[in-house]
Amino acid sequence: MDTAACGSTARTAGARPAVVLGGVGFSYGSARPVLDDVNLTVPPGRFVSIVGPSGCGKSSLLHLIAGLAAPTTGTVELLGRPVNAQRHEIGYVFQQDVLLPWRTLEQNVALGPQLAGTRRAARLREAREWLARVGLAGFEDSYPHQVSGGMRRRAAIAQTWITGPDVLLMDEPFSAVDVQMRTLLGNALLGLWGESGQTVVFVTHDLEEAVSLSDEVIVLSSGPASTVVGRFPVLLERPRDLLDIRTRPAFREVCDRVWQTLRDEVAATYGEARR
Ligand SMILES: Nc1ncnc2c1ncn2[C@@H]1O[C@H](COP(=O)(O)OP(=O)(O)OP(=O)(O)O)[C@@H](O)[C@H]1O
Repeated sequence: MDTAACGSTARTAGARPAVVLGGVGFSYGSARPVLDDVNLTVPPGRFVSIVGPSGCGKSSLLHLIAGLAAPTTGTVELLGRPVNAQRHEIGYVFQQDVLLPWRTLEQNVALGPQLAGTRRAARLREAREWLARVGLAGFEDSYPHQVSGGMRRRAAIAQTWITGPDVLLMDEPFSAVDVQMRTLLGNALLGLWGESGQTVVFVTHDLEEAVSLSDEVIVLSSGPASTVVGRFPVLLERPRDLLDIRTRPAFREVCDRVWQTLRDEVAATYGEARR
């Protein structure tokens, strides 16, 4: 089964690419370029992960897709238009907790609808539904400091997803939780994604996490002037259960193929001789 088709709904049928980067270069001021000639097309409904050595520019790339930074050269398009024009179509899940400590989980998740002008009763009902979807029913009235890191991550995902973004950008969203919780959060994420048809661009340091979640893994080269050095389709069937997938030979095979490319970039970053 070609997993690329999974997660698709009417939202994606015949639609334009979700993200197109054309010849993108980027630098912070006059510093050496972080990215150079990055070309990348993400079809709608895809789950794509970006991996690469530390400091190669993964987060910078997400910033460009979000319109939080402008490319030095080239173009960034979101759903067929220049990215600056429609930031509301993007959701961004950061590595750090961004829940407001003085609001309950329910109030945190309801924040997006509140800012969009949704009436109180409706937004709280919606927030409760989203909390239930991410396994947090019963914790509506808890404050962020009263729940675990994994639960805060779930709430953060619900907080972002409730606004219905077409493109969800996730920057190492599970890096602060333990490996078992990462697996459970990954399963929860795939469940939401499978229902939604949204496009996900996911940055991670963890190659196995990238392969287990994605339709495609993109490898960025060692910096400076990073570019795309590998694109690896992941044709593992869906739905996937991340508790089981890591032992499958087909999974290991994809991980090995991606690692062949990533390994050289990691070695270059840390100054080792290339094979
Ligand atoms: N605001 C900034 N100003 C100047 N340089 C920056 C800024 N943010 C990041 N950089 C530099 O740009 C390069 C790419 O950083 P970026 O955070 O995009 O990489 P990354 O691949 O996400 O890193 P990591 O894997 O360590 O999270 C790094 O050399 C970093 O030091």
